[in-house]
Amino acid sequence: MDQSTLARLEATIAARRSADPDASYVARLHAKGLGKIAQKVGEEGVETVIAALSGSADELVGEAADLLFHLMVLLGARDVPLARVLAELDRREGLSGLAEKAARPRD
Ligand SMILES: N=c1c2ncn([C@@H]3O[C@H](COP(=O)(O)OP(=O)(O)OP(=O)(O)O)[C@@H](O)[C@H]3O)c2ncn1[C@@H]1O[C@H](COP(=O)(O)O)[C@@H](O)[C@H]1O
Repeated sequence: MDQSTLARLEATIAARRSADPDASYVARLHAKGLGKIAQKVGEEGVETVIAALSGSADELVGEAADLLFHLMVLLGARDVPLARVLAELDRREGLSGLAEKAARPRD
């Protein structure tokens, strides 16, 4: 998975929001509301933690994929583009670079 995988998934999730709930899991989640979507993110987070602590690497991969997917559904439900999250990570990367620079002894 790279950034384009997440961008494709974001587009698919947006397209499936208004699909038939009988045919689409994303539409089914939306029909149940924001509370249910948020709850799923929490559940998948817990399952990811359990897999990290006591599961195989394959189990951790599966749970991490479930978590990322449900987080993407949650962001979409709040109309927050993935690009905003990526931009925040970029910003923090820049901040950490500045902190490293500031901590470096002057010569
Ligand atoms: N990546 C995923 C994905 N990951 C996990 N899941 C679904 O997430 C659900 C999680 O299972 P759970 O047992 O936790 O949940 P559940 O029992 O179905 O629901 P609850 O009882 O908790 O309400 C399963 O039904 C999985 O199929 C996903 N469903 C869809 N996608 C992507 O979303 C796209 C659109 O999917 P549809 O909306 O179904 O067309 C697909 O093409 C995929 O790319």
